[in-house]
Amino acid sequence: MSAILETRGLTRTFGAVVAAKDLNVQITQGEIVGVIGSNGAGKTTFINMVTGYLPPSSGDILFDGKSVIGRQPRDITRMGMARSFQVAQLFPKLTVMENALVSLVAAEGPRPSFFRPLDTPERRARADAIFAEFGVSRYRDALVSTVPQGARKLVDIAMALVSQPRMLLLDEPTSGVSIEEKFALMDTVMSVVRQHGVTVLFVEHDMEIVARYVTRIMAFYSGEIIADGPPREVLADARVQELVIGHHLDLESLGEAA
Ligand SMILES: Nc1ncnc2c1ncn2[C@@H]1O[C@H](COP(=O)(O)OP(=O)(O)OP(=O)(O)O)[C@@H](O)[C@H]1O
Repeated sequence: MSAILETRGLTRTFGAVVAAKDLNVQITQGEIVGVIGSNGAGKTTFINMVTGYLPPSSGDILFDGKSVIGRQPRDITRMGMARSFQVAQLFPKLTVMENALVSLVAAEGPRPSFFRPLDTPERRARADAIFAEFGVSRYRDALVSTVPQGARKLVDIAMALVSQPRMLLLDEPTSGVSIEEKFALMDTVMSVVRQHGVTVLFVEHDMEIVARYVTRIMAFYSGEIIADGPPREVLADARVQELVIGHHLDLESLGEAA
């Protein structure tokens, strides 16, 4: 199967620091990939390059076979790659529905006008369908700033999916979520993305979440990927335990890996 995302020799330096070193990655449609690594390992640099926020020093990035080098983040979004990061830029003084309409128009292309209004029954229906899948319909007319913390995460991720991207990048989806709520949140998110066949790449520090929900782990250390494969294999790797996790990991205590 051909890769939905591929990087070839992807490299980024900041002065003497090599934040990404010759990264050659292939991700296939439908994979759920966890990106792990200690602070400064290069996870954000990788995600920023892939989504167009940071130009690489060298190398190529292909999304669906097309190079995204030199494209603006919004163009890459329109190609079908959504990022949860963008939802941090939601308008707090607009309602959840209004934000969804803006997200949809932004993903579609040219700005709305008198002849091309933002608020259409088709867009509302699309937004309502995704709110229902995430169980957040009751917040559709609430201002984003008033949505309770737990539901806000779901609203954020629903918003990234409203434009029906083929790939979704999430930055620590469970950060700030209570231990009691984190599995319920991930169960909902993963059930929706699987139903839509969306490929997911997410940065996560919580090994319980990684072990339970991903089909593949890429472990970063010092700008390189030191292990890449099925969760159990990568988490059992001695270098990963030493350099990424920082201690011996009892795999049994993490529960069933995907
Ligand atoms: N804008 C920048 N200017 C200079 N150095 C940078 C910049 N961005 C990242 N770096 C350096 O590149 C390396 C990789 O950083 P990056 O933020 O990608 O790591 P990370 O794995 O995302 O870490 P964290 O988990 O702390 O977010 C680090 O040494 C960092 O200091």
